[in-house]
Amino acid sequence: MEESTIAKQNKNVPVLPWMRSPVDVSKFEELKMALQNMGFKTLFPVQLAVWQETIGPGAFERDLCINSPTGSGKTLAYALPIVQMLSTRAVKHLRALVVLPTRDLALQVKQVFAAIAPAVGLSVGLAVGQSSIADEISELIKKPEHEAGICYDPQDVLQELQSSVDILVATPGRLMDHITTTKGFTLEHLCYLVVDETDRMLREAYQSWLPTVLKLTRIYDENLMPGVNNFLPFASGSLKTIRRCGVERGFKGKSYPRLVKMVCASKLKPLYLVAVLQHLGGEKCIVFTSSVESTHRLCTLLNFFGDLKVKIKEYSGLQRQSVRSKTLKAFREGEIQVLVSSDAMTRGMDIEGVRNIINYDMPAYVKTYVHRAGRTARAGQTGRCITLLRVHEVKRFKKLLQKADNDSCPSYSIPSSSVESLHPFYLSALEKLKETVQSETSRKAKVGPKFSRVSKGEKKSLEE
Ligand SMILES: Nc1ncnc2c1ncn2[C@@H]1O[C@H](COP(=O)(O)OP(=O)(O)OP(=O)(O)O)[C@@H](O)[C@H]1O
Repeated sequence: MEESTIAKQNKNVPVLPWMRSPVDVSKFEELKMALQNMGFKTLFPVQLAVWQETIGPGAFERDLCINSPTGSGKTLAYALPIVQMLSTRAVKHLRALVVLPTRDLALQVKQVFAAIAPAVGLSVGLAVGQSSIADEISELIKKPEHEAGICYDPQDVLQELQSSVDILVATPGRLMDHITTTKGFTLEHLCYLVVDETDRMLREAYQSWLPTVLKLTRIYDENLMPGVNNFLPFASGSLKTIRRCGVERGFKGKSYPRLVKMVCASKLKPLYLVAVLQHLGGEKCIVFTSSVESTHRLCTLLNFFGDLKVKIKEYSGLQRQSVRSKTLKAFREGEIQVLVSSDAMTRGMDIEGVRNIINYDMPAYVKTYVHRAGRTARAGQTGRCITLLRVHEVKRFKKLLQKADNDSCPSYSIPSSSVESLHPFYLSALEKLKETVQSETSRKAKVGPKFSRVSKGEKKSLEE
């Protein structure tokens, strides 16, 4: 074979090891169309593996713990078998519960279920506190239709309340609200429980939601109530996925294409960041900082730089949900090119086309590094992860990389002329930032201690 042909073929080989053996999904008739509508022609390895353990020979005989690299398709890995199994159900009951730590992640997972479940006649609900509890209840619980004017025993009415959804995606807080107060909300028919982002879910107690759910499902299991879970042979086995935040494997001994470090003087960090952003020429980026306060400060500063030819927005837990959703939509659609965020908000977030991750603040732990880096190069796409380091951080960063099976990574060089030319803009942006911070601080002082989280952070040096 000619060298050029071989080179061409090699170019087509997927970079990531887990993508090298795709599976033809045409045999899964029921969901085939839905998957094709999503533009998916093959299953990813983790999806095939879970399918084998559930619908395939494994036949849901045991609980599952799924651990695979970020961006490898874990959501669909559990969504597909659940939807496939429930597709034969006759009566609508809440049979699958997926719990995630944040509202944004829950919305994302709900979208995946919503893309495939209707194809087999299933409905998906969301309990995340996005709307009022009354609105949520009316979405989740179907009231009996009684003739007007006839009086019924409340107990009968209660028994007639039924779930409007087969699958519920929830955050722990709202789930607990429904468990404790919503009439007609029951877990007695639950067959599948997915604990997504498990390490985080188990580290934080979240009102003891897990013991509560397990206790409630066990009560019904133990009592073997007639009619409960009896439509499927595997009904008592719940499905759990555990996302351990371990190190991405599979790159040992090979160059790691997505890793770039950059060293700069600490006071000039924002300058270097701007130079990098300009260098990336409008490619979609997420810039990670260490806290909501520095997210706010950095984003404000960047926007004072004048015309950077990229739209930069903050994405933070201090913002209202509606603001965050709007920002995320604009980022997905490419109207915003740079999102500045801290870790809590973006974990597990799936946004197509993020080409670059920039660690403005170095991550403290390797797992944080992996989660951040995992926002790019998803589903076999390419991407890079750039870390801005102060000189004294280099040694620690190298150690952190070794924990991720990486011995080295290239330095990213920016011509000094591009950094120097930005200096005057930086000085004037800093001045404007100081004024903004001062006016924000005095405004918040008038409002009261509610905003103490922001003002505390703002006491830090602005140039930091
Ligand atoms: N079979 C498939 N074919 C093509 N693309 C897919 C397939 N399955 C999933 N994807 C895409 O891959 C991306 C990553 O999927 P997903 O968010 O489920 O990854 P993940 O493993 O949960 O990542 P993380 O650990 O970071 O949460 C998504 O954009 C999804 O649409």
